[in-house]
Amino acid sequence: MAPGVLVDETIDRDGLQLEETSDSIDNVNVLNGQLKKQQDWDSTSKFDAEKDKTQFRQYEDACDRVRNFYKEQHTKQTVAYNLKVRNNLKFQKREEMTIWEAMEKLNTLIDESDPDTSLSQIQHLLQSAEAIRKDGKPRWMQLTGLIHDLGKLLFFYGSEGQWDVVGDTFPVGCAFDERIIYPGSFSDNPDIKDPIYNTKYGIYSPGCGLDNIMLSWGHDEYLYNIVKDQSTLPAEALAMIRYHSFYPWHREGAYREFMNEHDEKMLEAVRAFNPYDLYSKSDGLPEIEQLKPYYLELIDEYFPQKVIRW
Ligand SMILES: O[C@H]1[C@H](O)[C@@H](O)[C@H](O)[C@@H](O)[C@H]1O
Ligand SMILES: [Fe+2]
Ligand SMILES: [Fe+2]
Repeated sequence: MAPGVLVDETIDRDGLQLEETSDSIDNVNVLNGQLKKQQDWDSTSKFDAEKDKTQFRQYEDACDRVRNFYKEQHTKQTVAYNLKVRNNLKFQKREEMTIWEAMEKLNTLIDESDPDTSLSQIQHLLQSAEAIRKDGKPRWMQLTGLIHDLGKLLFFYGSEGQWDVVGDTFPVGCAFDERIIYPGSFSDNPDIKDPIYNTKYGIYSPGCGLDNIMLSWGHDEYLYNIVKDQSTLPAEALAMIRYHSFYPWHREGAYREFMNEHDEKMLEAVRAFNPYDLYSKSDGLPEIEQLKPYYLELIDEYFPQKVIRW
């Protein structure tokens, strides 16, 4: 099903929202008695009408840079590595910077895993945010677009390369699903020889909730933790950040057996966000200086303390 057309069980036959479904600003309208057809982050996006979506994420035709990236990532993302990196982070000295400074710092990184853009990160972030804004989506979602890849700063904070920063994510500690891109490239990952990690549920149990699954370490998980602790963004925004690279789940339908009720709701949000991340890569180049005042104000709205610990 295309993003934005997910069936919402809380919408009745006339398309009116029946009950509160999230703690986002959408519910303010519902509570004020102003019934509306859909949550304002979850209606169709401008990209739904465009036909050239098949040009994106063509990994079979991708260059060696992308293939080599995934071979390395799929070999090195093990349970042991994931435990180690999460533990190390607790003892790391954190740099302090505003969101905008972080965007500028990140600008020197060109993502090796991405077959669809060679633009700088600040341009990608502004393209995503602008596409969300132009579609009339809520302010918190525009900000989510603006910051969603800032976790790539991890590259400057003790990463071992790009393989533990960028690229799609997948769970470790259970069998690698065939719906992950280049599924054959896990052949040298030691976890495939582990008698527990290499089973369907591995160290997890069905319905345990994605919160309890260890996703391969990278920019999503890193930024999620920062934004959760240091912003007032709603749960949907946190999910959009945390799971935006989890394509095997939000696009391919894998790992659904681990979901709980909360994850069902979050999946809708992540899917609503995805087109703005992926398809805005073909939009025109944003005018950085011209857009800056608008976004500085938006950042202040949800990051009250301004200076962020990275
Ligand atoms: O190459 C891209 C890029 O690294 C994105 O930031 C990430 O979110 C995607 O999942 C990945 O495929
Ligand atoms: Fe990303
Ligand atoms: Fe992105």
